[in-house]
This record gives sequence, structure tokens and C-alpha cells, in this order.
Amino acid sequence: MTNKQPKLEIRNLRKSFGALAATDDVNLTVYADEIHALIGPNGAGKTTLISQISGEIMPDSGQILLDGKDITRVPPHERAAVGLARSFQISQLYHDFTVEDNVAMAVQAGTNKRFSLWRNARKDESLRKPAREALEKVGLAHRTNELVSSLAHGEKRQLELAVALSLNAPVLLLDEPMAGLGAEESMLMKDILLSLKGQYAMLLVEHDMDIVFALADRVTVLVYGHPIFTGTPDEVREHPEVRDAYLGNE
Ligand SMILES: Nc1ncnc2c1ncn2[C@@H]1O[C@H](COP(=O)(O)OP(=O)(O)OP(=O)(O)O)[C@@H](O)[C@H]1O
Repeated sequence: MTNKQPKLEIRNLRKSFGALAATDDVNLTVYADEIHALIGPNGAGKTTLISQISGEIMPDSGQILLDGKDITRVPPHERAAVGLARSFQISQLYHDFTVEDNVAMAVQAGTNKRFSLWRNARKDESLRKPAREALEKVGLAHRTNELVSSLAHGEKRQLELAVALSLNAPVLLLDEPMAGLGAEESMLMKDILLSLKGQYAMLLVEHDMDIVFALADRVTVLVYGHPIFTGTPDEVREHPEVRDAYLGNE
């Protein structure tokens, strides 16, 4: 059962690009231990919404609350410290460093040790230990000493998730974690996310409906920047407006 304690709350959020309302009065709540999927046709505004929650885009109006606290104006680099981490769609990994180095550097960036040089910090067990724990959670413990450049595409995605987990934030924003993955790699990522279910509040943007229906406790359907429905996967499947707008009335 889902813990219905609101963790992340979006209130009356709006963002326009010229005449286009990319985020049109969005209200959405993510509970403390749920996977909440955000679906909608191309251009519906999913990434724009995630970017506002992560702080990269400033909304025109509305609020973003974490544990009831207004974080709308907290700068993006401070959001992990207040409890919110984003796993990126675009790879920001350091390919000439090892897998463990990459995660340990992310841990370091979130600590007050961030001004020390990496060559001095790389043996620091207080950075290594959380890095190894995060790698364990995504099934990459056996690859810690490999260079990122030697990883398969799916493993790089797992590493991106480990970087987000290492920030120790209770809320995870996952923007298309399966993008570019083959069928087998997608299934593995699905299983990894399932194993994390209940430990984080996750807002997941995902196009693959089988994955969404397998993972999500609730689904919000966004059309032209506005949420037209929030419900369980079964409710979403049965909803006539959703079928027309998104599922193609199969
Ligand atoms: N920086 C920008 N300037 C102008 N228009 C933008 C900008 N970013 C997004 N848009 C527009 O806002 C709308 C929402 O785009 P967004 O990328 O958020 O949709 P999406 O649901 O994530 O799409 P997709 O599923 O294709 O990734 C689109 O019409 C897009 O063209």
C-alpha cells in the first residue's frame, strides 16, 4: 500500500514560451513511497515540468513544495541538499574516470569537501563508501574499477541512476531512464527501479507504457501542458479521454 504522505507537491504551476503554455496550471502530488509516472504525447510538457521541479527552468507562477516547504526558488545545485535529485537524460559522466570515481565525485560535490582537489579526495573512504553503496543498488558493484568509456550503454544508464542515488535525496526525478536501451537493458532497468520502489518518492517520465504500467502506483496524463487525469494504471487504461488523447483508443 502506498504511504499517502505528500512528499513533493506541485501547485498551480505555469510556464509559457511566448504564446505557448508548456505547463498550464499543473497540480500534482507525489507520495513519499510511490512511483508516479508522467505520461503524455510528444510536446505535452513533461520535460519542461521536470526541469522546473529540478530548478533548471523557473516557472512563471505557482509553487513547488518538498515536505510542505516552498523550494520554488532554490537554485538547481542546491536542490539535492534539500532532498531532490534528477537523473539526467543527457549523459554527464566523466568517461576517462572509473565508475566508482564518477559516483564518488558526485558525493563529493554534495559535501563541504567539494573544494578539495579530486586527486587528494579520491582515496577518501567517506566518499568511496556511499559511492559503492549506490553502485550496489543499481547492480554495478562488479564494475567499480572499470573506466566509464568501457561500459555498455545500459550500464551507463545504471551509472547515471547511481549518481542520482548517491546524492541521498528522498525524491528522484527520472526523465526517460530507458531512453535508447534495448529490450533486455530496459527490463534490467525496470527491475532496478522496482527494487528501489518504496524507498524513494519517484516521478518518472517514460514513453513505454508496458514499463509505466509495471512500475507506477499512479499515473498522471499530461496533454498540452495540463494534467487531464491522475489514477492507478488500471484507471488510466480504462479512462475514455486518456484512451482518445494518448493511448490511441486501441
Ligand atoms: N526552451 C523552449 N523554448 C520554446 N519552446 C519550448 C522550449 N522548451 C520546450 N518548448 C516547447 O514546449 C512544449 C513542451 O515541450 P517538452 O519538451 O516539455 O515536452 P515533452 O512532453 O517532454 O515532449 P517529448 O515527449 O517529445 O520529450 C513543446 O511544444 C516544445 O516545443
